[in-house]
Amino acid sequence: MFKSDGIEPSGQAHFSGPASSAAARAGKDSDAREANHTREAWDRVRRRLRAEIGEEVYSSWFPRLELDGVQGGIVRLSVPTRFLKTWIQQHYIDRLSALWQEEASAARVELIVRTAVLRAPGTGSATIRSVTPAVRVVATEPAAAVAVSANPAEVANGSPLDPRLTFASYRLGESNRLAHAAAQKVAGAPAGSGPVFNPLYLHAAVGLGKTHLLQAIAAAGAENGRRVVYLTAERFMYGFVAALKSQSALAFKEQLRGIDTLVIDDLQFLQGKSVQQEFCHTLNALMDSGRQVVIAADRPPAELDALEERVRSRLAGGLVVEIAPLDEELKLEILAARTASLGQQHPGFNVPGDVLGFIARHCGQNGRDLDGALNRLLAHNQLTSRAITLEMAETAVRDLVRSGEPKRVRVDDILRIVAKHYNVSRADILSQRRTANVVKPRQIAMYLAKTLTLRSLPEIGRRFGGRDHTTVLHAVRKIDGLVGTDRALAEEVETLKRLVSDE
Ligand SMILES: Nc1ncnc2c1ncn2[C@@H]1O[C@H](COP(=O)(O)OP(=O)(O)OP(=O)(O)O)[C@@H](O)[C@H]1O
Repeated sequence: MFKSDGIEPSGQAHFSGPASSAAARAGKDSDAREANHTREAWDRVRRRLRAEIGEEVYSSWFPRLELDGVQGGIVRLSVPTRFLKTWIQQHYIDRLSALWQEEASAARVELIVRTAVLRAPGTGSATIRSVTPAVRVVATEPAAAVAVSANPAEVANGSPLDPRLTFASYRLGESNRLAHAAAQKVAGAPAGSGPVFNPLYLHAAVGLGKTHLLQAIAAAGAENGRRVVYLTAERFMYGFVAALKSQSALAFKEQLRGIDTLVIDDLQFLQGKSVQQEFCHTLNALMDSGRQVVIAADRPPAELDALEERVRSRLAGGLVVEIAPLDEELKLEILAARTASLGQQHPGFNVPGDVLGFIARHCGQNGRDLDGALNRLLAHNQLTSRAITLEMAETAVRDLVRSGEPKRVRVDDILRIVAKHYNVSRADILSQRRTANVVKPRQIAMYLAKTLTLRSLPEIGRRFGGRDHTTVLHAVRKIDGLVGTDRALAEEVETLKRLVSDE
């Protein structure tokens, strides 16, 4: 449990030089300890949430939820889009608040959007800072590169670009070579020339560099004299809805259609029938008139279930390229480049090769995890003035190592813990007996096996005395439903989850 504030809130992080007195040193140590407590609590909250809602739901909504800071018992979490904020606020804020309350006695959880903010280098993965002015998209005529405006028609001017996300800072490996080559080809096409691959559709799991490549295309395309608009799907969505409300939809469409290249990020978030229709018209109008369209999403077109079939097939009709997970070599390249850039902002910051190797091997699978680990090292280095060694790194990124490699839960452990908790035998759970004192633990154990392990329903059925998968499905649905209505049962299940996960 943490009692006092942990990480500093957004924009207020400060790192001074080496402490000149024991008191200052003690203060820094205590800051670092608090920061550690907060991160550990955050790690536990995430693990519990993931275990409760299941991997699939978790990976749809939560990988980009980040801890922004804790102050006065108020936990600030941030997400990159307004859409995600609304969704999490509507569906999960109570659960998040309860988990924070239990794990760290937090009084309240606040959710904010970190759009138009850049990660402040060196402030730890948990801290962000506003950047002014936001870099506006890119158009060849200076008059078109207007400032942010509340006018919905001007949404078509695009979402903010991060000036650091360029081709020059993008590292190449086997996993992204094709995506990078296609992106460069699109960005390098002379102004006014026809499209290269239409649309270019990039997809990859979280944090593998889609946004980086898309923004690089937008920046380089503009430098190359093309009129480029970069939009997140969310901005497209809200822009269109706002334009409809203010009856300037025509202007919005006209603006979008008056460009050479439309770049849309995070397409998986595009929702709503009228928005989809408009997206489809825009896509068709642009492509039919020979404009380039570039799209990124977290899955291939065929798996964008919320989209209509004709939109999916249009998207699949160009070049679809997957960015595969980063291999160790590429992780090392990204880490080295990031360290060098951090070193420029924080003279003296240097990370030995063995530490970079440790991070590449143990601290997660994507670029964001790597950034987080390096920022953590920088924060520890600046707060405690300790040199970065392998030993120091192991402590500083301990929780990231754990979350990078979630512990595997075994069905055997679930059976043993549930049996003990309900005072029945393992054999009872696996038997065909149908008395209430056995049925309940059996169904809960099946539910836990489904939510805490990656085993399929038939596999779970086999492990539970050779039952059919429909029996398992029935049990999972039943407990899932009860957890939503029966508070006492929900608490029991929660306790069991914790016991199993802590095993
Ligand atoms: N090949 C790479 N070279 C350099 N940096 C990279 C590379 N791949 C990822 N990164 C860095 O990793 C971080 C996450 O990347 P990015 O935001 O582009 O991922 P994403 O695929 O768009 O994720 P999401 O699905 O969450 O939007 C960024 O800081 C990015 O610069």
